Amino acid sequence: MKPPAADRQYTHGTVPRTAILLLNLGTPDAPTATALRRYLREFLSDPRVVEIPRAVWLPLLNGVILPLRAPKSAAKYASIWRADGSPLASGTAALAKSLEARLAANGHHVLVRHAMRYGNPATAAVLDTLHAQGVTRLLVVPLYPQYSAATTASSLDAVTAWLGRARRQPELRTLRSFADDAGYIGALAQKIRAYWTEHGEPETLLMSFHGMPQRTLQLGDPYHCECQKSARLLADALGIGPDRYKVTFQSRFGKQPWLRPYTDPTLRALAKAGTGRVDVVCPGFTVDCLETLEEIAMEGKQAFLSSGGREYHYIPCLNADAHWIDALAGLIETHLQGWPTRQAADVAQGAASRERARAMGAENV
Ligand SMILES: C=CC1=C(C)c2cc3[nH]c(cc4nc(cc5[nH]c(cc1n2)c(C)c5CCC(=O)O)C(CCC(=O)O)=C4C)c(C)c3C=C
Ligand SMILES: [Fe+2]
Ligand SMILES: [Fe+2]
Repeated sequence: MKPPAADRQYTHGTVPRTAILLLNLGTPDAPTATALRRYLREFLSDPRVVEIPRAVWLPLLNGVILPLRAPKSAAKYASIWRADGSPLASGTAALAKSLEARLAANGHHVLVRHAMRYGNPATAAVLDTLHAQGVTRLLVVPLYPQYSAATTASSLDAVTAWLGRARRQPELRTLRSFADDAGYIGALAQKIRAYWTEHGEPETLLMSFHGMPQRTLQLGDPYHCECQKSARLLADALGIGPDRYKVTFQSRFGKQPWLRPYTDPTLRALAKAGTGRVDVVCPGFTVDCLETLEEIAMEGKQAFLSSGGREYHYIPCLNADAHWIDALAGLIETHLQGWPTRQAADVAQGAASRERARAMGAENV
């Protein structure tokens, strides 16, 4: 495997830099069948995502799933595509920018970048750039509040695959999940309360999380448990009892049973049982994307209203909300402890190191 190009550009005494790398799932480059084929091939070939023996799965994926799914998914993406591209891509970029500004305001001299597990900007390419910029300390922050092997572990696989090629590896820290973090729960509660102040309250709040195959729960994945915990803490923070909220799982893929209850039939059942208004929030997504803007805000609405429901509200994700940026900065600052990220310390350390090297007669400083 090829080492990163910057491995050959070592300069003695380079100021050591710290970077925070936000990782998200990834999205196609365009809402077209060709772009979808490329994106879905990379995504659905990941054995962390589809845990079926390769010899069975890959011919099925390439021969049946991609030709059928790519054009259908492209049409869905086209319905949410914006002037600046995919909402997941622009939203994740905006989050990184706001976070860098917040951490700088808090006195930290750090780079904040984002990368995607599938598609662009690719994790390896962003790590190459950070390496070339002299980053020697790396905090990896997968943007999934609840841990799952399909998302969190797979994102780290991409980072460790890059590390496996590097000669000069950075010091590495990771944030595993933040399902029960008070700042994350508080930011969600604040967002929902503000929404209700403006639009009134629903009879039922539906908390819809991305689904996972039921089998992954039996295999030991903590995802289901972390979703239930986030939901319970969020309900507590909102002061609503079990009669006012429901937890469901969306985006089922394939024929296997997934985590239950499913979002779509629950919305239909609520409407048929006489619930007039339902609000839906997706606490498992930090940035709005196809799964929230199309599947929940559009398809979910259609399911509820066509089954007799009166009013349907989708409450957007945290995206780059100020309360969330503060909370995420706080989480990150906890994980940065012990690293000299305060500007003066880091620059001074670099300068002192260069001085020592010069005194020892080192060239190339
Ligand atoms: C076996 C298939 C899938 C598993 C397991 C899975 C888990 C999973 N996914 C997310 C977050 C997102 N998924 C998104 C899109 C998406 N997911 C799947 C399949 C599985 N996901 C597919 C095929 C797609 C693509 C769209 C489609 O064709 O339906 C997205 C949105 C990306 C975007 O571009 O907007 C996100 C985000 C989580 C959190 C998760 C497990 C916990
Ligand atoms: Fe997904
Ligand atoms: Fe979906």
